[in-house]
Amino acid sequence: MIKAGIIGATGYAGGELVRLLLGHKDVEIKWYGSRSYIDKKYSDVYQNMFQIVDDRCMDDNMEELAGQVDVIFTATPQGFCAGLVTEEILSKVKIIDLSADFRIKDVDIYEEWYKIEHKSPEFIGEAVYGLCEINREQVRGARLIANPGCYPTCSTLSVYPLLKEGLIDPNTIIIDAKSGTSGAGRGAKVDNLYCEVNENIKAYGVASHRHTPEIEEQLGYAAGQEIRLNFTPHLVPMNRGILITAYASLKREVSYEEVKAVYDKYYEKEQFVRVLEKDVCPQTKWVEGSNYVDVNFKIDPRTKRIIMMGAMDNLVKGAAGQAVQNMNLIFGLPENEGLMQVPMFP
Ligand SMILES: NC(=O)C1=CN([C@@H]2O[C@H](COP(=O)(O)OP(=O)(O)OC[C@H]3O[C@@H](n4cnc5c(N)ncnc54)[C@H](OP(=O)(O)O)[C@@H]3O)[C@@H](O)[C@H]2O)C=CC1
Ligand SMILES: CC(=O)N[C@@H](CCC(=O)OP(=O)(O)O)C(=O)O
Repeated sequence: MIKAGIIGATGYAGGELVRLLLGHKDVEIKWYGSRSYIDKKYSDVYQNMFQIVDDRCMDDNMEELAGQVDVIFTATPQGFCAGLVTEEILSKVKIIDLSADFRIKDVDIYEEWYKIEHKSPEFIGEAVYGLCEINREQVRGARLIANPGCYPTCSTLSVYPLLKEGLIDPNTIIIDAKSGTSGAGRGAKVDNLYCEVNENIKAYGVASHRHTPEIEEQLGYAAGQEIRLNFTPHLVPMNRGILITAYASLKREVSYEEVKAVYDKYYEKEQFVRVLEKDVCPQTKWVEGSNYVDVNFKIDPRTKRIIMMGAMDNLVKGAAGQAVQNMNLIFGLPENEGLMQVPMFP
């Protein structure tokens, strides 16, 4: 049995990790970490866990936890993991960090976009960006995983094949994204109140969202050159789900069959990336509660552009599901263990 500790188990991403790990046959959750609910029963924080989880919440002492478990998930605010990780901790335990602390390789870019000082830049080089479909081999040997951001996961997987195959002009990419409100976490914020979100849709972080450099870095690796792109997220009145619509100029004329073959080349063998059939546009409902990312594309010969689309559940493939996928790879388990949830509908 793999012993797991979750720091930030009382947040939305941590809560989803609890749900997934309770259904994982090779994992036992040993530590439900919290800052505000120490000693409270976890099922008092989340009543859906009544008679399922009897444990009480513990503190967020990573050093103590490292001696008791095989893997620590940090589903905590930006800066938390980087502030605590040490060589001694990493010599004892694997860390899968759901925050952005180790996602961006250039510490100056991280500090510029996140407006916080990085407390352990010495581990950035070692951390593996845990986008399993692309970095599978590096994930297997990792001690420290930077679990990708929700928007970057959906955006990168949707655009990656066409950049890698040189079919689109890297400097013409525009990504329009929508997210359900759970993406903003459980903390109380006026912007996320029912009356602010219900029957409403709004852009935010325009030309300044912190996921922009993460997406640029990952797509830059695919293109083999630096990329600058526009990324505009929107908050939509639903609980879960991310939908991205990306636009780019084609470098030359292409057929549907040619582009489809490119997507199939990268994803045919990927269990969690579904390339939809011709003219079918991804929908968040089709992936809700599951680890799937649905992708598709449409060529617009009139504008010589291509529209790439992706949908996934921000809390599953965008956070907890991807974290479990990384854990499975690190511990040599089948990659889909504990991740076979069928999408719920309606
Ligand atoms: N929500 C999402 O869709 C996604 C989230 N993530 C990332 O996962 C992480 C958690 O996000 P999310 O679950 O949404 O956030 P929440 O606000 O819902 O949860 C935050 C968690 O961190 C704990 N916490 C808060 N402040 C501190 C602190 N100063 N030190 C230690 N623990 C603290 C909270 O504990 P308590 O409340 O008990 O005090 C809570 O368990 C973030 O880094 C986020 O960027 C990544 C991908 C998607
Ligand atoms: C709707 C909403 O507010 N979404 C969050 C992103 C989700 C998240 O938690 O960010 P990471 O994926 O980097 O961890 C935001 O825009 O900041």
